Parts: sequence; C-alpha cells; structure tokens
Amino acid sequence: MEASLLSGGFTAPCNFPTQQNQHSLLPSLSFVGFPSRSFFALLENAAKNGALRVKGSKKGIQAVLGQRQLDEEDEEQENDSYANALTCVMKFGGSSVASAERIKEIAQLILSFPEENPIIVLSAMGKTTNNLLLAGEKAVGCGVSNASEIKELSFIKELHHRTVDELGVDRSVISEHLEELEQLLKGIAMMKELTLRTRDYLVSFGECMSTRIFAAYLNKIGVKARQYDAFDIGFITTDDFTNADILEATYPAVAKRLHDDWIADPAIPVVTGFLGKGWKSCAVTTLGRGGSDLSATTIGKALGLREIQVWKDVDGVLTCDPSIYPSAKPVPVLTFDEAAELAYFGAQVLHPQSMRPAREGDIPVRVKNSYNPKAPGTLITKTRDMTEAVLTSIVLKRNVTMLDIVSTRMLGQVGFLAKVFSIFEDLGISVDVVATSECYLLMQELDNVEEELEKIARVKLLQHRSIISLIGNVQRSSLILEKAFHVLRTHDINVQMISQGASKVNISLIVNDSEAERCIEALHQTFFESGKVTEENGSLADDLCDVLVN
Ligand SMILES: Nc1ncnc2c1ncn2[C@@H]1O[C@H](COP(=O)(O)OP(=O)(O)O)[C@@H](O)[C@H]1O
Ligand SMILES: N[C@@H](CC(=O)OP(=O)(O)O)C(=O)O
Repeated sequence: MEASLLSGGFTAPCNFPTQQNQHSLLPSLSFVGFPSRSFFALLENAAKNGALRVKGSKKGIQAVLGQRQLDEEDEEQENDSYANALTCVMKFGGSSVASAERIKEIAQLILSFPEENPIIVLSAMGKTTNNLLLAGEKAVGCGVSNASEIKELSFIKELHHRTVDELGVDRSVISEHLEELEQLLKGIAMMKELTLRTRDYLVSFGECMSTRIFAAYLNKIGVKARQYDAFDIGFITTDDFTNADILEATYPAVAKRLHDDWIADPAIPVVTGFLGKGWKSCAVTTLGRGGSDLSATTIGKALGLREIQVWKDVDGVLTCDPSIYPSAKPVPVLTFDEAAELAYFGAQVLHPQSMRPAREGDIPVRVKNSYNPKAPGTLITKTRDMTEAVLTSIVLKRNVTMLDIVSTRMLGQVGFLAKVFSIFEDLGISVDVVATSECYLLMQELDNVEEELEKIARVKLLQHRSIISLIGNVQRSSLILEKAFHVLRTHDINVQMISQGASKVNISLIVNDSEAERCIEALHQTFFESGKVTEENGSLADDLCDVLVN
C-alpha cells in the first residue's frame, strides 16, 4: 500500500504494510504537523492489525490512536515488563559456594525456579575472607621476598584454580585478580602495615573472584549471566572501613543500573556481596563480617522485589545456635524486629543491619538451606501471629564484662547516667545491656573505663559473664519471666541482671559463663520442647515445668 506520511513537516512517501507484508514495515515513523483524517484512519488500521508500533509523546499517540487503544497498549506493556522483571534476590553465603561441586548445585538450584528472574548475591568462597585477612596480617611481618610464599595465599590460589578447572571455566576469569592480590600482599609487606582501608581492599578479592567464577559458569551452561562489582554499581557507603554503612543514594543508583541493564539485555545479575564504595574516599569498603546479607536486602529494597532469599547451611533461623544446642529447631516465622535483635545479640546467622532495608521496603526475607532446599526455612516479615509462639529463639553472647556502678552520692541526680555514657563514648566502648535503679552496664572492651568511672562512682568489674537473650513477644514478659525464672531456679542458676530491650522483642538475662550452656538447655526445653508455650497454654507449660523439676 502506498501512502503519504507527513514527517518533520514535509510529506514523504513510504510503504505501509498490509497483513501479508508485515515485515516490510519501516521500524518507526515520526510525525509532526496535522495529517488528514484519512491518514489517521490509515495509521489506526495498521496499528490495529499489529503491524505498526506507534512511538511518540502520549499526546501525539493519543491524537492518532485515541485513549482506549493507548490504555490497552500501556496495560499490555506493563504486563510484559512484569512477567519479565527481576523478581527476587538469592544470596548465597560462603558455605554455599565453597567448591566447584557446591557451585554446580547452586546453579541447578537457581534453575529449579524457572518462574524467577533472580539477582544473585554471593559471598567469597568458603573460608576465603578469613584466609585473606590472615595473609594480610602475615604480610605485614614477612618481608617482600616471602610474601608470595604466604600459606594462605597458596590456599586461595589453589582453591580458585581448582574450582575454575573443575567447572570447565577459563582461568582467565580470575587470573588478573590473583596476580593483583599477590602484588597487594607484596605492597603490604613493603609498607609493613595493614590499614583498615587496605584490609577492605584485600578482602574484596574474595567476592570479586567468586562472582566472576559463578557468572562464567552460568554462561558456560547456557544461562546468560552478568557479573557486577557492588562498588561499581552504586553501593555508596560511609567511609568506616571494615564496618561501613549503606547510604541512601545507593538505592536509586543500584536500582537504575540493574534495571536498565536488564531491560537493555536481560542476563542474570551476579553481584558481589559485602562490598561498597566509600562516598568520600571512593575506596572499596566492606559492610562488616557477614555483610552479604545486607547487600542482598539493600538490592531487595532498591528494586522493590517480591522476596529476598538468604541461602545458608542450616534449615533457616533456628531456636538457638546449633553449635551451642544441637537440638535447636527451625523457627517458621519471625518479625523483622525479632530477626534484627537476635542478630544484634550475637546469632551469627544474619548480619545485624541486614533487616533494616527489608523492613523499610517491607520485603519479606526467607532464610533457606542450600544443602536442603526442600526445607521450608524461616519467613521474616513485618508482623507475625503473636499468639502462635511467645518466644521464637534464645541467643547466647559469651564472655562479656559486667560493670556494677554504684553512687549513692549521685544516684538520682540529673546527668549521672549521661556522664557514665560519655565516658563510654570517649573510650569507644559499646554497651549491650543496661539496667538502672542501681546501674549495671555490660560491655565488650574495658581498658581505662574503671579508672574513669571511679572518679564519679564506686565500680565493680564482673568478668566472664554471658548474656542470654530471649527473643519473642515481650508484650508477654510476665509469662516469659515466670517460666524462665521457674526453670532457672529449679536448676539452681542464679540470674545476676535482667533487662528488657526497648525494641520490645528481647529480654536479656545475665549469668556466669560457666552456667550459660546449662541455662540455655533448660530454657530451650521449657520453651521449645515441652509443648509450645503460647499465650493460651501458659498453664500447660507450667505443668510441664513442674514435671521437669520433680
Ligand atoms: N539462631 C541461629 N539459627 C541458625 N544458625 C545459627 C544461629 N545462631 C548461629 N548460627 C550459625 O550461623 C551459621 C549460618 O550463618 P553463616 O555462616 O553466616 O552462613 P553463610 O556464610 O552461608 O551466609 C550456621 O551454620 C550456624 O552455625
Ligand atoms: N565473605 C564475607 C561476607 C559474608 O557475608 O560472608 P558469609 O555470607 O559467608 O557469612 C565474610 O566472610 O564475612
């Protein structure tokens, strides 16, 4: 069909397709000016039979196709992009990518969710981060000529070479990084110092290599993947090396980069966990040990994804650290607050800051076991059915020091606690738990604090104490405390301090280190093994406690 198109203010002849001739369509047509009614009809027909895509400003297109057709098209496009959008984050920790065999399993695991378009976040392989840190420390004192011989460097080289070989991936994907790593260790040996900034750069090699290997392997097996270094795609952090915090600017930057690349050329993004870029220094930063969980939740919030999956080597968040109490069981549901609190009080399973982006974006986090994908895992959301379980987990933090501060002279006087806390601040001491009336403080580092505090109060240092945190619905504190004290009294365990966190999900008890494990065992049996303690069945649990006692 021959037609005239008013384009750019002049009339140009062009071929409009008929249904039989759709593929001879000009790829796009633009128009300005005021074509005739019959010209509109012609365009409308071509668009209707699907042969013509009309591009232009909304107003311009409306002029041609009318509002109804435009709405239909918008809706179709929206549906299209929804169906093809990135859907979730899947974060795999060091144990999940510790060897070629594990990497193959993880690739299959990802492929077993064909309905997902995931963003993959990876930690360094196995114990690589620890080995990098040890290598850095040894380099400080070993002399330049010995730096290449550091045992941990050899472990790292051997592990990564073996892995790429077994996966059938070209060694070139990591060779530059391994060479640079060796140079860096020589540099540290030459300078005889390892600053926090250099330490972060050093450990970044772990995630940079694991993600390159994984992306190369996915591509090799025919799954299109693209590797990203977090510090290159907008993970902007504070300049607190070794413990940097994500800044707000990260969210739009990361979302734009991952989304735009996906739209332009869909490929599974494989992103380094744990790493960022300091906003002032522009140097590589790390988010604190276990920080890949935070990288994952940051991406989840940035892109407003449906779910954040954190794949571990356990069946989810457990009622207790399994290395302390092997009969710990998976917790089916947790709130963001409960998960944050248990991480803060020492449960290694999640990074303490990682719940923040998930909570802000209200994106559910699912903790799963990459060794046992069928296990339901733990779902962490904003709220849970609080009648289901009063307690969700018990956390132990060992070897803390308790400070017993007594000042009759100053007690009740305005500013006394402020003075105490300013001493802690000056000395860089972090306080875990506080109970006042008299004033007890627990902390990790001591040094000069006793000396400073003695200027304003009588101070007693009590070392080798443990914090046992009961995480759950602390609105029901009377029920929890009644059970806890009952069982502890019957086991002859003396609680030295008790504190309820402001978060309303945590009650902390302080006991001697030597009694902590016995205490955990007794509490675990009461709350998780003698029939579930719920709001409704408090009295049933009472009876069971008595059975335990007698
Ligand atoms: N309450 C808990 N629930 C589950 N795991 C816990 C808990 N407390 C401590 N852990 C430890 O956390 C480990 C999993 O976390 P992590 O080592 O960071 O996994 P990954 O490196 O795979 O991300 C478990 O192997 C377990 O030993
Ligand atoms: N590799 C870093 C970051 C991390 O998150 O590791 P993992 O997910 O294995 O705990 C570390 O060991 O701290």
